[in-house]
Amino acid sequence: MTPLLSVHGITKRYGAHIGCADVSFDLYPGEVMGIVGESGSGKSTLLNCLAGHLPPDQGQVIFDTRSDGPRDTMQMREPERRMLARTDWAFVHQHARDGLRMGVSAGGNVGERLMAVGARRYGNIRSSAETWLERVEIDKTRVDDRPSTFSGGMQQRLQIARNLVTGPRLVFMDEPTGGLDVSVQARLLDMLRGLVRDMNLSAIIVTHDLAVVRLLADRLMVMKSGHVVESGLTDQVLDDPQHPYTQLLVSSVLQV
Ligand SMILES: Nc1ncnc2c1ncn2[C@@H]1O[C@H](COP(=O)(O)OP(=O)(O)OP(=O)(O)O)[C@@H](O)[C@H]1O
Repeated sequence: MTPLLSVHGITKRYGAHIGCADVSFDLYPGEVMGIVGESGSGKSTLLNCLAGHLPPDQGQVIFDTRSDGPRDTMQMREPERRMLARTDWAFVHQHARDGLRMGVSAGGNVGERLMAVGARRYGNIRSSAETWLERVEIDKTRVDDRPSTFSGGMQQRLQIARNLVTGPRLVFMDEPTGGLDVSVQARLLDMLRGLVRDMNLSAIIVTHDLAVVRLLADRLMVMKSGHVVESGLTDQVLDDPQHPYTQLLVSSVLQV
């Protein structure tokens, strides 16, 4: 099987300081990869390099495109990469405000994504938006309300609807449950797990919360000071960590 995403030797420096160093992995269709590590370990730098938000100094990010097969996304022209970001890719930010348009209604937030990929009929766009609101457990009577009138959990679910309505194949998530109350996190995680499974999504999830990867990720990479120190199947890594840093990470959670 061809990997959906093939990452080779991604390195990003900030001056003399290492953001992330020589990261490589393959991600297959329907697979979820978790990236964990303490603050400053390089998770966001790596995610932003993979998603094309930050140019790496070295390395390749090869994506298996629908039309032309595997392509190096760094070599793509900007319009091509923008199209990819609108169609096959999605990016869920930690703060819903960074991923939503706060001055536009909930339905508009979802519908404008459909318009960006060519949908034109108002009736269809509105009914798709309503369907997606219900799918993320937001009452469709809220379709004309602005996200600023929503709770934090609802805003995050709306951001997810906006991202998934176009049927992407790869979703990047940066601390998707960060900053939410524990009970709200649990509900969101449950919903995300259902959507990932139902849509056969591939995803890369950055988090410092091991419970999030335990629930969502098939595989795990542990980062420390910009380097991947351990990787493998999630249960294997968490139940039998080999690297002293992973052992520390796991045990510090167990002590909580
Ligand atoms: N714009 C920048 N300029 C200089 N150094 C940076 C910049 N962004 C990140 N860094 C440094 O690169 C390293 C990796 O940071 P990064 O934000 O990727 O880590 P992280 O694991 O995502 O942390 P957090 O969980 O706090 O977001 C850190 O040492 C950080 O200080």
